[in-house]
Amino acid sequence: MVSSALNFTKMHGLGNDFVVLDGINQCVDLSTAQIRHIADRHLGVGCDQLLLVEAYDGADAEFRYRIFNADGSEVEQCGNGARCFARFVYDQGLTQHTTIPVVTASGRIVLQIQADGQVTVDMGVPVLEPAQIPFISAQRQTLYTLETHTTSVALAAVSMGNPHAVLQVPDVESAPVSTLGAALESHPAFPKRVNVGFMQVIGRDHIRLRVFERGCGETQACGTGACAAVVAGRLQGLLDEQVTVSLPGGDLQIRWQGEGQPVRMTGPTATVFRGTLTL
Ligand SMILES: N[C@H](CCC[C@H](N)C(=O)O)C(=O)O
Repeated sequence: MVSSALNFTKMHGLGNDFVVLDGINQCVDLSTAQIRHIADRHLGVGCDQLLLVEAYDGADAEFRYRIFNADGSEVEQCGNGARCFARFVYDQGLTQHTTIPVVTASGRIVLQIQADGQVTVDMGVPVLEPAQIPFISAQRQTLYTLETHTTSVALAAVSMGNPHAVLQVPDVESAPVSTLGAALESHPAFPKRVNVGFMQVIGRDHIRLRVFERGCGETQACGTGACAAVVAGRLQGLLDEQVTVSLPGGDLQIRWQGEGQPVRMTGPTATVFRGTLTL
């Protein structure tokens, strides 16, 4: 069925912006081309990702949400999107709970709307085995060396449900995010492509981070990228358990107690406007 008119909500998490669609109270059936059109900042609404909220008939969650990058690719996880999902279903009256489990393509996560309006997300246990990231390597290492057409880089590889490469840089402002980020995003060592984080360590409890995201380029913030950067930094002995991650769009609080433990992220959400899409 071709969708004709769809109600949407425009939201963001620290400037990582989303078109959120209620797929429970309206029939949403979008092609990849239609998703790309909606995400286009000149021809459509404009967003980094489109989030589609659906009912889930499992015992341990009442919702699932699907995540599509601006290029139309469907992905496994989105940290800023998870926070906005929680705010959306609560504000829309789709739930009265403030603890909200949700299923995504990478599994079940639990969201907690705090009294101050911030949302805490249990993002699950990071995956470090190369085959599960996926990343092509003979064995797991804390840092890998990867060659591009122009340079050789040291990077960490982490999955938060979605794949991340994390590079340490002396200064995020001068980091080659658009060039090296693009080269690594589609590097053959990452069979499903990869999000590329550029991390500057300020102290054991503070990093600065810029992320060239898979499927949409550099964003103002990346929640799973912030989690992956803290995991990578901690495994290299550079960071403590609780870290403030300063992204261009603002700060996220990330907590990780170490291998086998879940990563917890806390941050804000914003609802900007509501509208009707005509397709
Ligand atoms: N571009 C990501 C999805 C969105 C992640 C990001 N917006 C976040 O907040 O985690 C990927 O292709 O895996």
